Amino acid sequence: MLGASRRSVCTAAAGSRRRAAAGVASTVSGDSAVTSSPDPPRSVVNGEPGVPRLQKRLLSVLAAPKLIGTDNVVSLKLREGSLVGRRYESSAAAVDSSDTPPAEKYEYQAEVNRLMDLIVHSLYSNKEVFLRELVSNASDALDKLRYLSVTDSDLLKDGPELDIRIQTDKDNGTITIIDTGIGMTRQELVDSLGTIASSGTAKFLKALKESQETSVDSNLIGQFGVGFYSAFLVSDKVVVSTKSPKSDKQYVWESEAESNSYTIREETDTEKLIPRGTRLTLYLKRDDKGFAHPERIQKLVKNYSQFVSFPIYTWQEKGYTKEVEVDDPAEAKIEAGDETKTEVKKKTKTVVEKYWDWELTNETQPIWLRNPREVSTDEYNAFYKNTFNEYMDPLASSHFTTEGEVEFRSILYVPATKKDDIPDRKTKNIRLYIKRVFISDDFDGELFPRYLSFVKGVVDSNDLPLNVSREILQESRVVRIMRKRLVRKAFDMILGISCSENRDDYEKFWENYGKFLKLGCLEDQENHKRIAPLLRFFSSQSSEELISLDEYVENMKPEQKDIYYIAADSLSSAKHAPFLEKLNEKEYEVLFLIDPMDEVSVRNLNTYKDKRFIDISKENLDLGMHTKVLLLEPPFTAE
Ligand SMILES: Nc1ncnc2c1ncn2[C@@H]1O[C@H](COP(=O)(O)OP(=O)(O)OP(=O)(O)O)[C@@H](O)[C@H]1O
Repeated sequence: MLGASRRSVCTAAAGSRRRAAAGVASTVSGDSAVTSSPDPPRSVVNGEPGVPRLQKRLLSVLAAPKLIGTDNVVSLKLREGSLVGRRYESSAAAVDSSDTPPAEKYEYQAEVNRLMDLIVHSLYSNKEVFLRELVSNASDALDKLRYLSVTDSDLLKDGPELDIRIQTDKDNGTITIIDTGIGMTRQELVDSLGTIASSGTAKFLKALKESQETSVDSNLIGQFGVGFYSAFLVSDKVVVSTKSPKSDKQYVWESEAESNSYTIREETDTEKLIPRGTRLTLYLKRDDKGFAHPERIQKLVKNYSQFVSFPIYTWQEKGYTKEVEVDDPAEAKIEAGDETKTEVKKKTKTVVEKYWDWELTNETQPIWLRNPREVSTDEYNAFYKNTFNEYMDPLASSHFTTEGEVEFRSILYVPATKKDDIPDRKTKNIRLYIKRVFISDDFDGELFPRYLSFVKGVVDSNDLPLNVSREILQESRVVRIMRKRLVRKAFDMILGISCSENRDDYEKFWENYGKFLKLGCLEDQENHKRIAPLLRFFSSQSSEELISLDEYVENMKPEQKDIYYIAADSLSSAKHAPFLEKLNEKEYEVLFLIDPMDEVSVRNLNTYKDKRFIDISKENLDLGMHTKVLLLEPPFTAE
């Protein structure tokens, strides 16, 4: 087993430092971007906590909505091409003489039912992830609004604040999460909270089956685009009251954990109207009421949602000190000139006055704008897990700024989780921000080549227009430069893993993403120089441990000119290849290409460090000078 004793040949690119399971600032220049985190909107006015207007409005709507009875089946409605659920209408409403519009009852899509059943009955560990999922939905809704408001400032006219507020009521066992985001129309409620757009559940079920753990981790839930339903991990009932700027009306969606239906009605109680956004109320299960403690929620926000780029306020009990009078009359001195007047000297004591108020609970400056020297590995990892719904720490990360022709900041990650297939579509791995505004995660194909689609990250640029479209991206010179730099940084990061003292790290990487790099040999000639050192193969002298091409070259005999390989369908057939003997005699190492993509890759590379790849099974095998001469002579020429 020669590989184990080989000296690792590693030439890390300048400016790139390795961070195994950690974040490293690979290049840092000019920490010029400055952001200001908003102060909590509260102020103490005249000894009383002052509450701004919008906040007052939000506070006034925290009460639970009333339930309206629903039973009568009316009709089955289909939205264009997709089943959106059965619609029922309220018989109670039909006889109700009040002005309250009827609540309509809908059946969940079958997939949602299966998912709900699973959530309610099978997921017990790590239930606290529900908060992360719901806050992440609130943040997405704010992102959407902020993005749209760039071209339509009217969208903000009902309230400029973009924030998330979480209030707990431990007496009643409720948690309320309010965002001032894009909200949902009635149809969007049906589409979003009654159906699952992708095959989220199927994938989720598959992952559960594959999970070896006896107690299934709820953490899995966020990865399958079904985060909203995690509310039912801890709730008997969930009420979503939401107002989209597209609609004049506010709607209330309501469902119970054990039910296979939900209702939607219009919000008519003026006390409960919100200007814009979504208010989600969780009625906690008996055993989960502990989540309704303000300190617990604060801790969860700090743990899981620290890097949400909108302010998250939690409702906390506070205290301030004030002087109050005490009943302890003491004769004061009689003032000169007024013999008759006595004055009671007022005694005071300091007391703590308690009140409740919103407290900013997260860090609102985006992590990528911070100075990398001040960001800890744990923070990079937490940001990664929060942002990309990952549950394992990344294998490596790189935080960098580029300046000059094009300026942007980025943090890239190499995940530690396995990816099965090379995707043929966009993978939403790169989140593009322009001037801190989240634009889209649908542009990664423009920013990264397909074969690097496993790399995840955020990119924030000041040099692109906020109304950027795919067409603009495709045409843009700025994007071409960004892409080039991002790709280079991604390779530096991967090279960093390959240089790790712990060989296991790269073995893991190779097992997960080796085939992606092989695809790179076919698709990206320009980067052959970067890809080739990252490839790994078994060989005639190392059939148990993979070797790099650098290791091969180092092990070449002085007179050896080429890199030899044999393509076979397994290690054992490679080992027994008839052509091998001759090379073994000369102690020339032969690469075993046992993956169908191996041979295509090396053929595309053609050479490595000026050495040709030679297939030893081909006729006229040239084993260097000596053989060449012999080949010219009749007994050795090909027949
Ligand atoms: N607070 C909210 N404001 C506006 N829309 C929301 C809100 N919460 C959920 N939604 C809508 O409900 C949909 C379903 O949410 P869900 O969390 O199940 O999946 P997702 O957000 O699409 O995927 P993921 O959870 O992986 O981000 C969202 O795509 C969004 O359209």
